[in-house]
Amino acid sequence: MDIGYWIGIGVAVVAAIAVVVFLVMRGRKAALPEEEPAPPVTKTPAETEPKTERETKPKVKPVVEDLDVPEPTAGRLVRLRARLSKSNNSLGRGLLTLLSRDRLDDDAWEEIEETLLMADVGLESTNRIVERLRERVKVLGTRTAEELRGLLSEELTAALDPSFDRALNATGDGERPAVLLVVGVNGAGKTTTCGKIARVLIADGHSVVLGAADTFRAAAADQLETWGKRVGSTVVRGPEGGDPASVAFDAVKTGTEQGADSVLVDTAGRLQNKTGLMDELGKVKRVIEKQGPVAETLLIIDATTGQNGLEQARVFTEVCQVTGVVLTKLDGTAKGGIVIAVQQTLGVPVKLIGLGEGPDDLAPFDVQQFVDALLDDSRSVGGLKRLAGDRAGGPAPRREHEHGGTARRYRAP
Ligand SMILES: Nc1nc2c(ncn2[C@@H]2O[C@H](COP(=O)(O)OP(=O)(O)OP(=O)(O)O)[C@@H](O)[C@H]2O)c(=O)[nH]1
Repeated sequence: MDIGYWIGIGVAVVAAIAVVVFLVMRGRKAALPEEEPAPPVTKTPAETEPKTERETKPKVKPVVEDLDVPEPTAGRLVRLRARLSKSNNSLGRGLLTLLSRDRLDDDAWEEIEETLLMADVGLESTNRIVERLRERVKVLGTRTAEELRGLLSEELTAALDPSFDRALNATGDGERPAVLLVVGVNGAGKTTTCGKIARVLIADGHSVVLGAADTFRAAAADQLETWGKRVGSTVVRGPEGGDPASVAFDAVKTGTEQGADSVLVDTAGRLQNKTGLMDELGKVKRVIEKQGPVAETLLIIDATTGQNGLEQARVFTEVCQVTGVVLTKLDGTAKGGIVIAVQQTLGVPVKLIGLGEGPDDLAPFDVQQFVDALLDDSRSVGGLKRLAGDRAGGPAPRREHEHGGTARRYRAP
């Protein structure tokens, strides 16, 4: 036989073996279970369950989707306005009713003065408001309801000094974050306000680091951590009873490293007459300043403490240069006049007001909206109309506000 015959036989045998091996391998592969993808480093509960069940269950949301979305800050005071007018309507109603008396004699003016004092406006501002109102009412002669409202609105607005810069200095210079130091007496609402401010800043698109320099009350750091978690802010805390200045320093350092826009430093409540505690506050501020200036020192004042709170506040302004006041719990007092007294006594603008315990119950303070809320109680307008309508020669126009903005329009009923 020739060599070609044997080569042909060899090729046929190799081809047959190759076909057999291929078929065997394919059969084995088909018998193996389907290959599972590599498990993730951290498992979510859904991934630990059998595949069929997993497929029917909704996927676990990533943590970032669980974060709160704080309410936009624009129009907040408008939203909270009902609360403000409700808590303050006795002042607005009282003043408007008194002013609309037939005869504004000395007794009537005394009552107006008392109403202002009772609403915590403070002696100096009360005297000024009454003096100016008296003069202007005299010059005016006959008074229509709307004229009286206008006069009162102008005087209250002037007493609140609209020229103050109330913008929060809360965003850094691009290199360093803005540091906001939050101070005040016990229970004024510092920790709550820190959390609320963080939400305000985040709502406006900024990133925030929180520093729990209240090492005195362990619950305060936990409280701040809860606020931080809800909006995704880093919270820097230290050991209980540790040095608050060192926590503040670390918070600013972390904020700088993370490229945050703002660092909010919560401090322990302290009484103004405790020298050691007040010195400690000075130290916190000095230690922060090793890394850069403090952009804002916010003094938290509980509006319900009235004139007492003012005395305490004055000492804080001496220890650390307070740049703005946050007046909390305005929803719980009928004495809205405290805003006037705070600014008059401390010479510092009220920048924010707290109007409830809810996370977004903090609003930028706006003079005109505040005065409007004070005087815009329908009952007071109604009362005024009844009292002064005839003399005024017609009903008073009704004032309306558009929701969600500051635009106002007036229309006759
Ligand atoms: N109604 C109302 N309650 C408020 C407001 N702000 C704070 N609070 C409440 O006031 C209480 C005290 O608030 P905190 O934030 O713990 O006060 P703090 O100043 O940090 O307290 P200390 O650390 O003990 O000095 C809490 O029950 C808050 O919910 C507000 O604007 N309105």
